[in-house]
Amino acid sequence: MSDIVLKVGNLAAAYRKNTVLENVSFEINSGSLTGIVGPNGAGKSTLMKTMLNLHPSLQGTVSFFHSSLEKMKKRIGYVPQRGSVDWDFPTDALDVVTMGLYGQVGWFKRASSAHKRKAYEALEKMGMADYANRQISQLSGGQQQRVFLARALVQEADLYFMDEPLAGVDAATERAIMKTLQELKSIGKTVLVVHHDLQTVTDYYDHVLFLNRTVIAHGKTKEVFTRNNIAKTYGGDIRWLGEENGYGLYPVK
Ligand SMILES: Nc1ncnc2c1ncn2[C@@H]1O[C@H](COP(=O)(O)OP(=O)(O)OP(=O)(O)O)[C@@H](O)[C@H]1O
Repeated sequence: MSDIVLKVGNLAAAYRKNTVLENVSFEINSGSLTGIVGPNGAGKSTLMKTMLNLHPSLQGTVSFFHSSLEKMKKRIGYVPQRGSVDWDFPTDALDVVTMGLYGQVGWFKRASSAHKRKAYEALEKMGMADYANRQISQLSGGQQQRVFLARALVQEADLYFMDEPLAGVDAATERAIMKTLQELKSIGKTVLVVHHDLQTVTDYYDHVLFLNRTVIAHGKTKEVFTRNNIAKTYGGDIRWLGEENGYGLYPVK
């Protein structure tokens, strides 16, 4: 039986007086790969940040591995939205990945050559070895995303939070990223991903969490990825495209 690695209870969050999440409750089992979907402004990024205490909660509880974030921090990896990062920070790709090892290296200690090697291998895995010494500001968006993934990989966390890792990447990078996430899952890691493209949900994720201010539906993809739940989450019209188009469901913009 799989174990619960993340438990969220009645979580609420706001920006000033504007409540954007309320009564959010769900549990995530180990070894699952979950897509978090919902329309723009549904609170997906805020949910990730609030769970990780990067944004304050108004109320509610979040436990990691039946314990607290504080105690379990080293087992948790977070890949923020690319747009939320200061890419002008003067550092190269290898350093960014090496920073992912600071849980092991310890702040202020110099990374050993073994650590550098590990970081380099992660870059290699993401097809970015040739860019190891390139300033991060001089990488394309997709390349920056790959560097971030490499950083998450060296961290060897057990639970990963990834905020739109596929945003603005080309098809090859999307495949590389999804392959990496599948590999993480296959070795028992748990991964939560904010995802936008409804057409690929059934291919990519074994679980899906529909979010719009609160949890609309959550469970195994084959059980909850239904036309009804999509309509409830996205509102308005949805269009039936036929079985040949992925799951055949698509919200009309
Ligand atoms: N820093 C902020 N200050 C004020 N309001 C914010 C801030 N960040 C987000 N919001 C608001 O909170 C709500 C949820 O935003 P959030 O970014 O979590 O949504 P999302 O589901 O990740 O959206 P998207 O799919 O567009 O990335 C939105 O209404 C947004 O305008």
